[in-house]
Formats: sequence, C-alpha cells, structure tokens
Amino acid sequence: MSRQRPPRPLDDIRVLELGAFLAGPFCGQLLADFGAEVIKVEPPGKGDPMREWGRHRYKGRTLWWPILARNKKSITIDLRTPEGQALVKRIVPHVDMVLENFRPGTLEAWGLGWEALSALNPGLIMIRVSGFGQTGPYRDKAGFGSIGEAMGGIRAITGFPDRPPTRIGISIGDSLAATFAALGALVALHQRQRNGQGQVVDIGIYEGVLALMESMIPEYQLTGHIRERTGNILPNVAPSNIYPTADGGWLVIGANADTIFARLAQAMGQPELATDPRFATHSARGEHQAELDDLIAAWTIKYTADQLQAMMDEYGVPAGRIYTAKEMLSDPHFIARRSIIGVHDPELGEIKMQNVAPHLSATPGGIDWTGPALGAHNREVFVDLLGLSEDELAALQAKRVI
Ligand SMILES: CC(C)(COP(=O)(O)OP(=O)(O)OC[C@H]1O[C@@H](n2cnc3c(N)ncnc32)[C@H](O)[C@@H]1OP(=O)(O)O)[C@@H](O)C(=O)NCCC(=O)NCCSC(=O)C(=O)O
Repeated sequence: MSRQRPPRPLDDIRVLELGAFLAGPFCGQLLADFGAEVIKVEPPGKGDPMREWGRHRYKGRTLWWPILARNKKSITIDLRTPEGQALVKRIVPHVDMVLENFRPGTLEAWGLGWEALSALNPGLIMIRVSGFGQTGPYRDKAGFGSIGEAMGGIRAITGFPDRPPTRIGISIGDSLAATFAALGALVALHQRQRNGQGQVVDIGIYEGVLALMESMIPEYQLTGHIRERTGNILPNVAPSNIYPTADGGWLVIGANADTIFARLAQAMGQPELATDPRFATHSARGEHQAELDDLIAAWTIKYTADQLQAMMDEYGVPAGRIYTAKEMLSDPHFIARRSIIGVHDPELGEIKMQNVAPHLSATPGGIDWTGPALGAHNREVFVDLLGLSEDELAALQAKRVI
C-alpha cells in the first residue's frame, strides 16, 4: 500500500509491533495515526485476540479491531519457533522501534530481549508495556488493565461512597499505559537524534494510571487524607455536577469559578446567589456544596436539556449533555471538526470511527485503512522488505512459521 496521501510527521518511522490485546497495540495505533509504518506481528492462524473483542458484530466482524489496527500492516510469525525468532531478527535492523506487551521475560525466553535486539540495531527504541514494568518484585506477574487500575489508584476513587469501587466504562488502564508508551517512544526518538542511541521505554499499566492521580499521594503523606469515591462531585469544588432535566436526562454544569457562578445565578434568575455569603466564594460554595447542588437541581428540572444548554451557552457557563454515540454522530461541532470520520473497509463498507487526536496544523495524522486481514502484508514484508524468495515464503507457510 503506497503512500498516495499528504505527508505525515512519522512517515519515516517504522515500528514492529509484537504482543496483543490493548496495552501495546493502542500505542501502535497512536503512532500509526501519525504516519508510522506499524508492522504488527500476529500468531499464524489465530491472530490477535482483539480480532474477536467488541460487544457487537456486523457481518460477523468485531468493530473494535478495525479501529485498533487501523493503518497497521499485519504479518504472521510464530514467535515460539526458532525460524520465527530468526525472522524477527531479520526485520529488526529495518525498524526504528519494537513495541511489545508480553509478560516481562517472554521475549527474553524467545531470544528477542533488549540485549539481543539492540545488538542488531543500536538505534532501536524498544517500547515495553506490561502489567508491572520490567523490574521490581512483580515484574513476572501477568497483568491486565483492570489490575493496573485497581493498584494505580483509580478504582478506589471511582463510583459512589456507599457502593463498591467501579470500573470506568472503557479499558482506561491499558489505553493510558499505551498513551504514555507513545509519549516515551517520541521522547526517546528525539533523544536518538542527538546521539544515535536507542533505549528501552518501560511502563507498567499501574504507572500509567498512577501518573494521573493528581495530589492523591502527598495528600495522604502530609495530611493522612485517603481520597474516597465521591460520585459526580469534586469535593469542595462547586457547583460542578450532573443536574436533572425536565425531559428525563442530565446536564453537566461546571460553574465552579466566581465569575461563572455569578453568570449561572443570573441565568437562574437568582442573581443574589452570587453575593449570598453561603455561595459568594470558592470556599463558601465548597462548604455548602450539597445545598447549592439542590438549589440548582430544583431549577434545572423545570427545563429540557436543550433549553438549559441554550441558556448556559448564552450566559457563558460550561455545560454539556451526556452523549452516547448517537448524539456524537449528529453533533454539528463533531462534524465541523471531523472528530468522527468514515473509513472504507473492504468488508464492512464505510465504518465511522474516532479520528486522529490531536489535530496538527501542518502535517496532520490520518487514517488510510481499517484493521487488515491476518497476514495481509506477509508478502510485502517478507519478500519486498527482507528479500525472501517466493519459495522460502511458501516453505515458511507450509511449516506454519508464518
Ligand atoms: C496479557 C498477558 C497477561 C498474557 O499472558 P500470557 O498468556 O502468560 O502470555 P505471555 O505474555 O507470556 O506471552 C506468551 C503468549 O503470547 C501468545 N502470542 C502472542 N503473539 C504470539 C506470536 N506471534 N507467536 C507466538 N505466540 C504468541 C501466545 O499465546 C503465547 O502463549 P503460549 O502459547 O503459552 O506460549 C501478558 O502478556 C501480560 O501480562 N502482558 C503485559 C500486560 C498487558 O499487556 N496486559 C493485557 C492488556 S489488555 C487488557 O488488560 C484488557 O484489554 O483488558
């Protein structure tokens, strides 16, 4: 698949993606979004389990894979075989990065650890995503995102105080680790421009979560405070909550600044609230948070979400409805910024998906194709890149190495 499209910032970067599920592959998706040639290695015959993940199917296909593997090339290699390991070693000199999310030690057992691969390519950047990182007493443990979310701090504070800790509706731990992995990869790439040396980018899923935990750690260290679940509110930051609407929905309103709160009070027809000693300052509103939320809810319930949104917009108060896919697809702002785009898939037709984030003004990312069929790029990589003959390709296929 030649590059008949505007240049992208990572066009000159090639990545070999090993591993499966989400925590590694989402990093590959992000790099591929910006033009990197990501060659994904999958077990012959089966492929990545993500080919089967996703709740709803269309024409027998899962609808997660087309997004997670967009822009990637798929090749098959059985990494457990010496021939398969030799193929990886032949590819490594041609790539800038190897991305992997096996259990630490798995690649080493296959003779494909950092020592072996960096000896073949000193500029190699090896991006290693795992449950607990490449060092430390837990390094050998198998890890899923759910465990990283639990130990990284987000589960303890998600949900309502009188209910058990709850999952966020997406695999946030995996995606966070992958996002930090992509950041690490680009930082390492910048460093490589200075000295030509590659390095290992090592992140445990729990660390990607921990990195977002705001002041949770020093709050405990210095004050003994253990952050708890608080539902929809930010304790002492008010008003910021979901408020009921007359048409049975919810509107999120964030008016937790003196200026904005004064405008909300005007919109409510109760401008005196802004000077009321219970609500006039940030601290006062924090102290009377529940009382204030009740006042606002008693007002919002009289109007539909559309009416409220119009009033909030008129008065410059941050507010938004709680969208599902349905609202996103018809929202004029999403449409204007092309936040969701249609990508052609040979089997599914046009499939709508989230576009590349963020927007780059001069060399934006983009999506050329959806997740490819298993081994779709075997010939391109093994013959065109590595120079194997058609006979060698056929022999590897017959032995199920690829
Ligand atoms: C996901 C894991 C728990 C799976 O553990 P294990 O099954 O013990 O696998 P290992 O990592 O040791 O890798 C060996 C297995 O890889 C599989 N495998 C994958 N690709 C290949 C290829 N190309 N060739 C051969 N084998 C392959 C194969 O089934 C091997 O099992 P054998 O056949 O037995 O040899 C672990 O990989 C892990 O901890 N990864 C780091 C954290 C992580 O990424 N977790 C998943 C995030 S996604 C997630 O949490 C979520 O979506 O939710």
